[in-house]
Amino acid sequence: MSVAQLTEAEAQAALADLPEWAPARDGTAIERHLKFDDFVEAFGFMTSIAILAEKHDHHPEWFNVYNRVEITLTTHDVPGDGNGLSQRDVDLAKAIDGLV
Ligand SMILES: C[C@H](O)[C@H](O)[C@H]1CNC2=NC(N)=NC(=O)C2=N1
Repeated sequence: MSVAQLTEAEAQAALADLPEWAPARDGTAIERHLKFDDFVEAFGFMTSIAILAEKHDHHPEWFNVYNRVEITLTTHDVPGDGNGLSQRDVDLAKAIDGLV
């Protein structure tokens, strides 16, 4: 099912409320980079996100090396061919922030 893409103004307002997140991919995504003490901490965090993602029915793109986790949130269910930023990304970002 298709999900509304945020307008540029909505995206800016949402980002102002998410200081740990930066716009990415021409405004169609947001990303946050985190560093942990070690791999176990990083992977534990990713496991918690996996549970959140299932609850939200919204899933991150991410990159992990040892203690580093880079998360990209974007929505592929927006109208049209590409990806875009939606309220689902904002909600998942806030939920992820709540874990740290
Ligand atoms: C069918 C299911 O609801 C959708 O495919 C969900 C699943 N997880 C998702 N995750 C992300 N990042 N974007 C989506 O559009 C999306 N859609």
